[in-house]
Amino acid sequence: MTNKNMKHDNTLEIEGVVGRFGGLAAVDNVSMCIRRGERRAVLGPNGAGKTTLFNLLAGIHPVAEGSVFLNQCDITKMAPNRRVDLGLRRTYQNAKLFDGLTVRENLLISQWGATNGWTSCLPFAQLSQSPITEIIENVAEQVGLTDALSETAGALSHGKRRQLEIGMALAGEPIMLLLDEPAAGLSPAERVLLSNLLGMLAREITLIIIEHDVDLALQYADWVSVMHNGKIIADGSPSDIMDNDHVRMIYMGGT
Ligand SMILES: Nc1ncnc2c1ncn2[C@@H]1O[C@H](COP(=O)(O)OP(=O)(O)OP(=O)(O)O)[C@@H](O)[C@H]1O
Repeated sequence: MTNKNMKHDNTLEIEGVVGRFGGLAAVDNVSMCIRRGERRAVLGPNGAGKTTLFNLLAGIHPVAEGSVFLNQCDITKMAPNRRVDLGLRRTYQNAKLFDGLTVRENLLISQWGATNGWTSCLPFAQLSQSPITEIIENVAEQVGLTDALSETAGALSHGKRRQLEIGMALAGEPIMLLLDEPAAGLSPAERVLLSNLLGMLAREITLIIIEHDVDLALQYADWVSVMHNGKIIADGSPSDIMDNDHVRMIYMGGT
């Protein structure tokens, strides 16, 4: 696919992408078009290739075949930090936080990195003394952590750690967020909070969310892609996916 073929409302175009581990095609000829502002859920059983797909999109794992365009820019071979500069952020199955620092400091570092480049150093005095910026105040409110700004990240509950990780991604003012199982390990109450939080994110931010919890994914997704053995085996609206026999079979343990 050439840039000329890009549809203007697509933030991300993935064309025939393959990601390998030796002889295993963990992501096997995957194509997707994600519209600006879309909430796309990526479902699939363990080992389907979902996290590998995110690693290909974030530049953490090399694309063996195919192309990826972000806002019409070919990012297929681009370094991860340059993708961040273009507004792409991802979260991980296990939240990656600075556990010894406060919530405020974690958000500040993230904002600093996005504004000044990830290879620049944030002076320690600036980290501990700088006033709360408007962005950090807004982000903390968005992710429900205003009252926890002075708490140490390492002491937060699992749910709040998830909220902080999403906050850190938001502090860099992303255009696209890749969220890897944000609801994993959350209590039912924390899930509701997270679901509300995702529902309230600005529509300018495009979301791709890996989810195991089909019900949760179907609540907020505009469109759902289901992966199995590295391939997209179903793609459709939440109701299409709920009615798809192949998807049901996979989730009931079939092949
Ligand atoms: N570092 C690695 N080295 C070799 N094989 C890997 C590696 N990471 C993943 N794989 C394999 O690639 C395939 C896809 O794994 P991946 O983690 O992308 O799946 P997933 O859908 O994210 O699964 P889960 O829901 O369990 O996280 C699996 O067969 C897995 O064993």
